Amino acid sequence: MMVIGLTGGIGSGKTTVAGFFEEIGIPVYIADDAGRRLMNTSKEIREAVIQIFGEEAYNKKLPNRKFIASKVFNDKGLLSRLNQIIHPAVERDFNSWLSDQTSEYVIYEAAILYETGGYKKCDYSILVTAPQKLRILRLQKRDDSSVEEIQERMNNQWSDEKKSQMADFLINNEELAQTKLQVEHIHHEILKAGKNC
Ligand SMILES: CC(C)(COP(=O)(O)OP(=O)(O)OC[C@H]1O[C@@H](n2cnc3c(N)ncnc32)[C@H](O)[C@@H]1O)[C@@H](O)C(=O)NCCC(=O)NCCS
Ligand SMILES: Nc1ncnc2c1ncn2[C@@H]1O[C@H](COP(=O)(O)OP(=O)(O)OP(=O)(O)O)[C@@H](O)[C@H]1O
Repeated sequence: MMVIGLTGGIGSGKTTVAGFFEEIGIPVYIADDAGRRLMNTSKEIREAVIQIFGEEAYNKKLPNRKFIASKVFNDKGLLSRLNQIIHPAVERDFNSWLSDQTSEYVIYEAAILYETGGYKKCDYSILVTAPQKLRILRLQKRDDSSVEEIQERMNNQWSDEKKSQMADFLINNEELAQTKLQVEHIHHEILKAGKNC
């Protein structure tokens, strides 16, 4: 079964795009959601995170995400240590999920796919882009994040220019109806490519 990586910078609209693939009937795995679930449920992850960030990193048994975010997004060394705890656990969880799927392909949505090398395990990858100003406006509307907090996360992600050189498909997500058409086109291209394998 083909695995199609789906990525994009913060606020680009990758979860929105993933929703369009789901509407077509394609199973979608969202790494951000899995990371969140595993941080909430895994004792090993909780212990490892507390070892790095101290007791304040968890409140009872739930992670203090704002506190952890305030530490990692302006310290690349700490972010890398956190990634090293979460990413292998997400990979195991994804492989177990994948073994239950029966469709022609699945979508693996991850915020950082090229940065981690995760794209190498995908048959193809899709990059969702949108102008940076628009992404910031969307995030301000959706979350209570400040421009500085958004910018810090962007600083820990590769630029669209760099990522677009590695992507097999690009989706420009400005106008939703156009985005949906691009998803439908890529879906047909993926099915064609699968038949030629
Ligand atoms: C630091 C944490 C606790 C902050 O949680 P929070 O709820 O504020 O953010 P959330 O996880 O929903 O991510 C929102 C967005 O932040 C950006 N982001 C998250 N993790 C990273 C990262 N490791 N590198 C760069 N950007 C990131 C992405 O654009 C992502 O879509 C959390 O992001 C985290 O544990 N990150 C490290 C693990 C990771 O990479 N998770 C994502 C994929 S598995
Ligand atoms: N084309 C669009 N037009 C208007 N609003 C949009 C569009 N695409 C996404 N949005 C909105 O912008 C916000 C960010 O989109 P979404 O959550 O899909 O992005 P994301 O890349 O998954 O974000 P994150 O990096 O935080 O996980 C959401 O509130 C979403 O509803």
